[in-house]
Amino acid sequence: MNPLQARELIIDIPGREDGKALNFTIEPGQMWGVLGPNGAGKTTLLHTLAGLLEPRHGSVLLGGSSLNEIKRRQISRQLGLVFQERQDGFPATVMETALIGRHPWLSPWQMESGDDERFARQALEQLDVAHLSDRLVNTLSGGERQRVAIATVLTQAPDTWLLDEPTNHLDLHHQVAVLQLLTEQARSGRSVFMCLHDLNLAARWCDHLLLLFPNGEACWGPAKQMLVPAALERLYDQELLTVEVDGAPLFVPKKAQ
Ligand SMILES: Nc1ncnc2c1ncn2[C@@H]1O[C@H](COP(=O)(O)OP(=O)(O)OP(=O)(O)O)[C@@H](O)[C@H]1O
Repeated sequence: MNPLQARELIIDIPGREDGKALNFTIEPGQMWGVLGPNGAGKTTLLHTLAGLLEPRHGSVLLGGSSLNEIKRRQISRQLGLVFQERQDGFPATVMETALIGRHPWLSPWQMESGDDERFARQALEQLDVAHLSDRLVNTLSGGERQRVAIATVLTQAPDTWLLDEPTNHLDLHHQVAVLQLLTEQARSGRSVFMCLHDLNLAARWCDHLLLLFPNGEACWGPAKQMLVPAALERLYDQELLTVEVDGAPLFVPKKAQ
């Protein structure tokens, strides 16, 4: 697998100081969480890592080569992106949407084969949306749509998953199911890099964390080293109580008196 790397990377947020250059490698088997308040730049970072936005400085490398030097088709076989917001502009069924994940693997005019359909069906089953295969995506609930988006990337089978708030719209059972699925992806030698708003889900599931501050400051490393209450309080500008449950820290916001 070709690991994704940020090298001296400054993401381009209009009007913001450069802040700290990002230098990290998302190694096979790792599960990263990106934490930060609204507007800190999490989505901008994810889109920059996917090659959809140009960095202000530095570069994003895939297997040691800059993304700019790699054909989009090659990139799409290696990187999968689950967006935070989706525009379902034209009517497509759930199955048609999941099959889009096979496009990087087909030649331009090649039709999907039975194997592709099997692959898509398995992904829809894993995300518990196979029963919706014939429904139009724009008729689904927010959580169902989110699971179809994740199934589409599962169908794509990238080495590196980039996800923007993958637990958005999901009920507790499906949040856990999705994080479990991503854990299995990482255990099988792929890598996961996701923005999360839920600090406790990140503390429980991620082995690496990147904290992104609104002024461009950042720190990253193994989750245990990053889960320092004082740093998290500064990150969110919110006082926290820390308790330990099941051998892991649990952070609870302090109520104003
Ligand atoms: N095209 C643009 N023009 C001007 N400012 C922009 C543009 N795109 C993003 N921004 C700003 O860049 C900052 C970072 O946005 P981004 O969506 O990356 O934040 P985020 O950390 O993902 O936030 P959230 O938690 O709310 O999803 C925000 O202040 C946003 O308003």
